[in-house]
Amino acid sequence: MADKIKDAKIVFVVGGPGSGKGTQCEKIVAKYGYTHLSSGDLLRAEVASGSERGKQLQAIMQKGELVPLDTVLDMIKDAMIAKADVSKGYLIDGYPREVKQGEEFEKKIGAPALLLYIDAKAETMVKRLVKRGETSGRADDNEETIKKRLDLYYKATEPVIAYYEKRGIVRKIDSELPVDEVFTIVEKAIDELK
Ligand SMILES: Nc1nc2c(ncn2[C@@H]2O[C@H](COP(=O)(O)OP(=O)(O)OP(=O)(O)O)[C@@H](O)[C@H]2O)c(=O)[nH]1
Ligand SMILES: O=c1ccn([C@@H]2O[C@H](COP(=O)(O)OP(=O)(O)O)[C@@H](O)[C@H]2O)c(=O)[nH]1
Ligand SMILES: [Mg+2]
Repeated sequence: MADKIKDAKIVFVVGGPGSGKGTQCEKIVAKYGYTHLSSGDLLRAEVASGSERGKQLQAIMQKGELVPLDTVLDMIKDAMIAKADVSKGYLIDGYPREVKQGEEFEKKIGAPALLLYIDAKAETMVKRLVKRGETSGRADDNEETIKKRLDLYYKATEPVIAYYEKRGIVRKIDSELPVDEVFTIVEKAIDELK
C-alpha cells in the first residue's frame, strides 16, 4: 500500500465547518486532477447505504461529534488504495480532525506534503452553513449542530494546525474572499509542490 502511493502527493485540507474546503477542493480537482477524498462525504455515503454501521455514524454526526478514529481512517485508506494506480495526488478534505488522527494516518499511510488551512471567521462559517442548510439536506446543517461543530473545531482541530506548523508545511488561506480569489492563493500553494 505505502508502496503504491509513494509518488503521489498527499495534501491535508483543514478548516472549520463551512470554511470552503469542499469548494476549493473541487477547483483543485478540475485544474490538477488530484483525487478528492472528503472524510465527511465518505461517512455520509456509509449513512446513505443504510447499513448498521451507517446508522451508528448518523447518530454521532447529527450531534456534531467525532466518529471513532479508526472508522474514518479505514475508509480513507480503502478509497486511496482504490485510486492508487491513477492518482497524482490526494486531497484529504476534513481530516485530520484531531492530532491523533494525523499521527495514525502517517503511521498507516504516509506523510502529507502540504496542509491547506482554509480560514474564515466563525460568523462567516455559521452564515454559510445556515444558507447551505436551506438546500443541502445535511442533517447537521442546522444552527444547534453547527454550533457544536464549531466548538469542536476550535477545541480539537485547531491544534492540528499548530502541530503541522512546526513541520513547516502549513499554508494559511484566507477564505473570506470570493471563491476565485481564494483559489488564486490555493493555486500558488499547489504549484509550489511540483
Ligand atoms: N463567499 C464565499 N463563499 C464560499 C466560499 N467557499 C465556500 N463558500 C460557500 O460556503 C458554503 C460552504 O462551503 P463548503 O465548500 O461546502 O464548505 P466545507 O468547508 O466543505 O464545509 P463542510 O462540508 O461543512 O466541512 C458553500 O455553500 C459555499 O457556497 C468562499 O471562498 N467565498
Ligand atoms: O474525520 C472525520 C470527518 C467527519 N466526521 C464527522 O462528519 C461530520 C461532517 O464532517 P464534514 O467534514 O463533512 O463537515 P464539517 O463538520 O467540517 O462542516 C462531522 O461533524 C463529524 O461528525 C468525523 O467524525 N471525523
Ligand atoms: Mg465539505
